[in-house]
Amino acid sequence: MELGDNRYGKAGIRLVRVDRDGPEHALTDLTVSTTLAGDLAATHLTGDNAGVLPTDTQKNTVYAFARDGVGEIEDFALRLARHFVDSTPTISRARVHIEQHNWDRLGAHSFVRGAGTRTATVSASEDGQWVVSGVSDLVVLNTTDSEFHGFHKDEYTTLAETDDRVLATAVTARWRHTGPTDWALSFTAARAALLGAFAATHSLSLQQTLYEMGRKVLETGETVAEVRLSLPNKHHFLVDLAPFGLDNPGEVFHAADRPYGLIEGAVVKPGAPDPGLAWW
Ligand SMILES: O=c1[nH]c(=O)c2[nH]c(=O)[nH]c2[nH]1
Repeated sequence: MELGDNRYGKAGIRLVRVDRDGPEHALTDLTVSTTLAGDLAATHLTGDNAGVLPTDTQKNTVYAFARDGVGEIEDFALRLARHFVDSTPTISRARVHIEQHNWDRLGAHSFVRGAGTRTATVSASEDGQWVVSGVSDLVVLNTTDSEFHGFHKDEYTTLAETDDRVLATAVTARWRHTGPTDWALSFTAARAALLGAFAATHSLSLQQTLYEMGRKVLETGETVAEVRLSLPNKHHFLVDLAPFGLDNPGEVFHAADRPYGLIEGAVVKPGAPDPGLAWW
């Protein structure tokens, strides 16, 4: 028997920071997950924990580092990942994943939860560091300009072809950078590109929409080399109102939550450098 690939860390560290400088408070609401890997054979094979930085310590580090301010989540993740690799002799790789829950401002000290979650995943090793920015749970819907027909059919196919349907999805998109950039500006541009492409594409398949969304994100920034998208097809089925003597000209839908199609893919810039540990 041999020990295989292994990693460990603290998942789901909930951190809220209030910045009270100035007349308007600022709110940062994060869920942070840390993952470490390296020379951890001893704890697995004999229970010798001398090389194990406890997950509890990892959690404490996140809160302690937040005392100095969080800033952009990419920078916060870089600080943490670098620290774990540089300060723990057994640890050769660290990944810090951050979800930033979106709060829109209501007033000087009042907020309302907004749409979509900004994400950052930083991987660090002794050789370098890799930054992936992203967004999740960005729910979008087109009431028309979506078709799906001409698909392969076999003896189990019952799906009707359509030249007009509702298209809805909850976007998870992650894009890897080749170097540092203005993270906030870059995120705003990428999010706008995703939303703009979803709205503007006359879709013949969610796959086609996915490619357009990815392509538009790549156009937003020099540093963006690759985009990975995961798009659940949130099906909207036209309800048959004929039993009630009613027609239904595309007005009344059953929004089903499962099962759902899941369309996933990557769009890569030509000549993009090797991803290294970006997706580790
Ligand atoms: O855009 C779509 N892509 C598919 O692959 C698919 N499959 C399906 O049943 N409906 C759809 N819609």
